[in-house]
This record gives sequence, C-alpha cells and structure tokens, in this order.
Amino acid sequence: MLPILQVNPEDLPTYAIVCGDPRRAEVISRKLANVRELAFAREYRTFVGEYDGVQLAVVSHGVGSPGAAVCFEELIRGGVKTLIRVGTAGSYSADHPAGSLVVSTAAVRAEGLTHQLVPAGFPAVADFEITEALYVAALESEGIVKKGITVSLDAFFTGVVEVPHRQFKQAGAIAVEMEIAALFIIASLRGVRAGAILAIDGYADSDLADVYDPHTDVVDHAVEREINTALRAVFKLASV
Ligand SMILES: O=P(O)(O)O[C@H]1O[C@H](CO)[C@@H](O)[C@H]1O
Ligand SMILES: O=c1cc[nH]c(=O)[nH]1
Repeated sequence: MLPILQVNPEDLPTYAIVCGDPRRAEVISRKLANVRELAFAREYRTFVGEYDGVQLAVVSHGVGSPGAAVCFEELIRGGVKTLIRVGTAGSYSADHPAGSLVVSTAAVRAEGLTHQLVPAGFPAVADFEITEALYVAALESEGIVKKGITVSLDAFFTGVVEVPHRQFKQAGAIAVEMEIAALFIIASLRGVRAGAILAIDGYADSDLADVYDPHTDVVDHAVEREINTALRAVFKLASV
C-alpha cells in the first residue's frame, strides 16, 4: 500500500493525469469508462478508469510543491511511467488571457522543494513526446494555445519580498503556477516522463487578493478544454 495516497500499487496503471484540485480529479474521472475511486486521503483523491481503451489514473495533488511531490513520488513508486499535469496558471501576457491554454516546455525552479533534490543549475524540462502530443491536441480545440517556459512558485499571495515577475517575463516565461518544476525534476530523477498543460485563470503579476477570480465561465471552459486535450494526448501517446 502506498502510505500517503492509500492506494494499492497493483491498482495503478502506467498513465496518470494529475491536478491540484480534488474536485477537478472527479470531473476528469467522469470522462472515463469503468471508473473506480481508489482512495481520498488528505488532498489526494485517486481514480482509475479507461479512456478510449487506455487505462489511466486521475489523481489530485493539492496546492504547492512539497505536497504534490509526495503524490508524484508515490505514483512513480506504484508503477506510473507517464504523468501529465492538468492545472491552472496566471498569465504574463495579454496575448494569452484568462481562458487560454499553455503547454509548459520547462519550468523556472522558483520554489524550494527541488532545491532539496537536485543542484541549483539543473533544468526542469518537460518530456518532448508528451509536450508535442499536448500541443497538437490543444491546437485541435477552439481558442488560444501557447507553449513555453512556465514559472513554479511557492508563494501564491505576495508578502513584502518582491517576486521578480518582470524579470521572468523579460527572460521569456509565459505563465506562473506552483507544481510543474517539482513534477519535471522528480520525473527526471526517477526516470519517467512528464508534461503539463495549464488553463489561464488571470494575470500573474496583478494584486491577486483583489482581482483573482478563477470561478468564471471562461476559466471553466478552458479547464474543460485542457482536460479533453490531456485525455486525447494520453490516447495518442499510448497508441504509438
Ligand atoms: O489548478 P491547480 O492544478 O491547483 O494549479 C494551480 O492552482 C493552485 C493555486 O490556486 C496551485 O496548485 C497552482 O499550481
Ligand atoms: O499559481 C497560480 C495558479 C493560478 N493562477 C495564478 O496566478 N497562480
């Protein structure tokens, strides 16, 4: 039994879609055939089922890298070889506002967890095949799709220390979220592949406390679109 997810490794397939929100995991699970909920322990809700004949798990990892890392590590210990994060993110550009999709090609390690795992200069990079499958599948849907470098932070709300959003943006990053760096570093360390797609829910460098509202139809529609994209990507990846 995986001690924290509370899942029996024998029940896990080799593909997994992961997301922060346990409710999103349940939404994704409703798109699967022969679905079973294996566990709901802490923030980690685990379903297994089939999409177009491909067996996959859908698991929530909560908010923030340390908790998400526990989920990724246990899934990999349980036999998962392909992990796709289906998340939300803040945008750095009016070219991709709320409702857009972003496929992460690499992540800035602006968080703490990965610095306890690998040396400072080690890159957090997505798997090429997963990234390609996600991007191609996303382009088949209606709406804006971008691919590029994303930033993984620990702090969601700001304090008195300035987060260098302007520098990240000037250096080429396109969106901000919280767990992709951990996912890509852990995948590299453990010899599995990982990718990520994000629904944009606002602007990252605004005062989030005042303006952040991820509960809009535009964001809901983008989340639905990224879920369908990720499922089609899983099917494509499993078919080659
Ligand atoms: O929508 P999820 O997958 O949770 O992703 C983003 O949303 C959470 C913050 O609201 C963080 O987990 C961040 O990475
Ligand atoms: O981490 C996150 C997630 C969604 N939107 C943001 O601005 N930041």
